[in-house]
Amino acid sequence: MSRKKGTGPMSLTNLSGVAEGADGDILDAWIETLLHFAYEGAGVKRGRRLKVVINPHGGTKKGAAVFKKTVEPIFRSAQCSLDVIHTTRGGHAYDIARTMALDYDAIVAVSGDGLIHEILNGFAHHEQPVKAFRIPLAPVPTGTGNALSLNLLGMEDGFDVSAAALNVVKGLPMNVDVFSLTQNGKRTISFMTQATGLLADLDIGTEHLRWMGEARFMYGLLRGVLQFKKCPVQLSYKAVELDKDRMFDNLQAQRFKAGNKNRAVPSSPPIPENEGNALPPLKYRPTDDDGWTILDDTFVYVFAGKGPYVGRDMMAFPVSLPDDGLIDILAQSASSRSDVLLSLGGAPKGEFYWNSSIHYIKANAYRIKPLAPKGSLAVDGEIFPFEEFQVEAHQGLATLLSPYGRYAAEFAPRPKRKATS
Ligand SMILES: Nc1ncnc2c1ncn2[C@@H]1O[C@H](COP(=O)(O)OP(=O)(O)OP(=O)(O)O)[C@@H](O)[C@H]1O
Repeated sequence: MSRKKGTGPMSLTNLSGVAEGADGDILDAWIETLLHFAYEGAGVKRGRRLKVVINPHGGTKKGAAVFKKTVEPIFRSAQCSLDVIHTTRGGHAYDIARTMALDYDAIVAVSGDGLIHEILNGFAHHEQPVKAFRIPLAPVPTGTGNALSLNLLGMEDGFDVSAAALNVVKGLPMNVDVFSLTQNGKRTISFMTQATGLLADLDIGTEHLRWMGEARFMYGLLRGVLQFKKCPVQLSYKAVELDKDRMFDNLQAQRFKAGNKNRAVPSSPPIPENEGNALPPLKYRPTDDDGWTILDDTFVYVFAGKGPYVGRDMMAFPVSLPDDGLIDILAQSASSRSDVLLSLGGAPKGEFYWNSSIHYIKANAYRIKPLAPKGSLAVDGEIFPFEEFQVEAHQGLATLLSPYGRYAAEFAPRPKRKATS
């Protein structure tokens, strides 16, 4: 078992040595002390009980083999007890999560983001939804889209299945907001993104190019910019923050706080909005307009979500925070092709955030009304009908395992303006 030396708080190392002439009891006591520091000393229970859900068909279809070769040996060495299920069809992970016993220390998804979406929706329909959402969820990235893993582990480790396995063994629970999306009276849990316009076409219009892997998204982006189709929607929201510099300062403050937290004393998770056994009720109705703002502009895309990375090529929501109870909304003005191209140039590091043709809003809720019969909508990467919908955030409802207690992405400050002579 080996893994490149990590820069994070966790790395996998095989240590061996000879204890010459040591008494067996003393050795046992030494081992026990070491394990105590490694686990209880870091606030982690030893030998976690894990529900493992593997999608053998995700990404390049290597999930089952990767689990067996790399992930399972790490879990076994850490004396975790495993209850492993391979999904046999779309929707299987939803059913597993909806009916599962709630006495696991974590649920592990050996998959991409699609299975995470299914599991969280399964929890929402569990007979004890709030308790189900308390079970920490941890991804092992074997899908095409592995944004959640990138957000938890960072760019360097986000696609490293050993790092993800270590997070399962030793990560600490981190509360995270999820969203309710309502459309035609139907409520869906979204944990990652809702996309309309160019960014939805990326997911929907490039399905036949799956063989390209991640390059498919860059191809779709360039194609979309060339076509320069407008996104026929009206965007309205219940805004909390509109100032990009203040959002950046708040991100820095929250990261500083998370960095100074003593991992040995995990903070007690915030009380969810709803202590009872039902999902939190919706706060906003589709007819509410008190305190709502309509953004008067024409867009190329409107993109909203949680978590900085939406893929390796795009840090869409650089100032997103796991449990601020807010949704980050990004809307690209249809000002000019060059503006769109310029802003996408800085997408991997989130630099487009500072571009003035990008609206960036933190809100409690938002609403999209189509202004034309045809268009695209993708929710957590899945195709949805292009019809009116509304989204609101539920603060800290779900739980993830995290090595850092915050998102791992690094986002740079506003670039200094070049002096003009
Ligand atoms: N055994 C199966 N056969 C076919 N599809 C499945 C199976 N198990 C799960 N699925 C479906 O596979 C989809 C993709 O899952 P996953 O999260 O692993 O990867 P992804 O990155 O989201 O997508 P993909 O890798 O397929 O592009 C899910 O929507 C799920 O419904």
